[in-house]
Amino acid sequence: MSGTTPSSGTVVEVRDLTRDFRVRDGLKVRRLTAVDHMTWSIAPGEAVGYIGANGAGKSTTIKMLAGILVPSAGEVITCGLRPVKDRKRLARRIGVVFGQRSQLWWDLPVRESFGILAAIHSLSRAEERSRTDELVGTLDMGDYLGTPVRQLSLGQRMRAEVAAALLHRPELLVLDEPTIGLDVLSKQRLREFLVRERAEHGTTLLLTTHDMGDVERLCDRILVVDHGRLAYDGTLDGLARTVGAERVLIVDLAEPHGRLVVAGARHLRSEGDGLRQHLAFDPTTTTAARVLATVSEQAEVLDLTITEPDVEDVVRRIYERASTSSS
Ligand SMILES: Nc1ncnc2c1ncn2[C@@H]1O[C@H](COP(=O)(O)OP(=O)(O)OP(=O)(O)O)[C@@H](O)[C@H]1O
Repeated sequence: MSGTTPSSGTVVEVRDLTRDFRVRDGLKVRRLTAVDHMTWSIAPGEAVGYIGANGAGKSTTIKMLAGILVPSAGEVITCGLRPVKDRKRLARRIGVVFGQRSQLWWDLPVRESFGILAAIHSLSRAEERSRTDELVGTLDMGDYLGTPVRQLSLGQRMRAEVAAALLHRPELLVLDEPTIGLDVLSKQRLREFLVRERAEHGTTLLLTTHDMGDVERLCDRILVVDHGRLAYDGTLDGLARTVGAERVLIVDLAEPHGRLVVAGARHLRSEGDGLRQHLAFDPTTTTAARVLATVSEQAEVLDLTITEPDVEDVVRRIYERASTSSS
């Protein structure tokens, strides 16, 4: 296969993808490498979280794979197409939602924006009607279809944005910070919808987010980007293992008890005369059941809770690791 032929079986393929910007630094102009020789690919049907600290290079990558920005070096193939060269054809195959930027017509009712987008995508009347009805139903937008976009709440607008991006049934949906600023209920609604959309239509998802709830609920794979480079590619569990994240077993005991000593676990703290004790353990070397069995030999356990590694903490650790190894 030649170096420019897209591999079959990928929806997005980036190879040595690089993007530089010229930025002013006082009186000088310097080169900033926002995306630095990145190589990865996404298979059909995957749901990938693209995460990283502010300024890591996420939006720049997304813009290149959507054809909005030209790479400085390397290449990107999206849905088998060259995004900048084939931008029009690509627009029929992907849907893009930028949380901060609208693709809807501000002064028009939502319904009319959908009508215009359906015309742009050359949907037939029947296709437009059936897909609009489906999206309006599942996203619960019936009450505000006649409302101008500028009068919508942020939660309502985001649902309309996602519907607009999905009207033409794209095979890839790219979401840049889809839940930013949304309240808990709106986030939950949107996530449930995306899970369903993916299950029913096999849509591939790629999303950038700072909200680890999005990653936990939506993504089966995560790519961590740090200073324009790929710092991790794998599952969330795998990431927790990579950085040695611990689980915590919290036990409520029948009687006050001194500090529990359990092989393979670390006593974190005791509360209420030792009635409640917190024990941290590494899930790759022992199990909650084993830790509990040892506790039960020492005291009567009334209740227990196991906490998963905190995702924010796991991601913070991978950034720290990446910055130590690059310094
Ligand atoms: N048009 C531009 N001109 C100059 N520098 C830019 C431009 N766009 C992005 N950058 C710089 O490139 C780097 C990566 O930016 P990018 O927006 O891709 O990061 P990000 O990971 O999406 O960040 P955030 O989470 O804050 O949105 C940053 O240092 C940013 O300042």
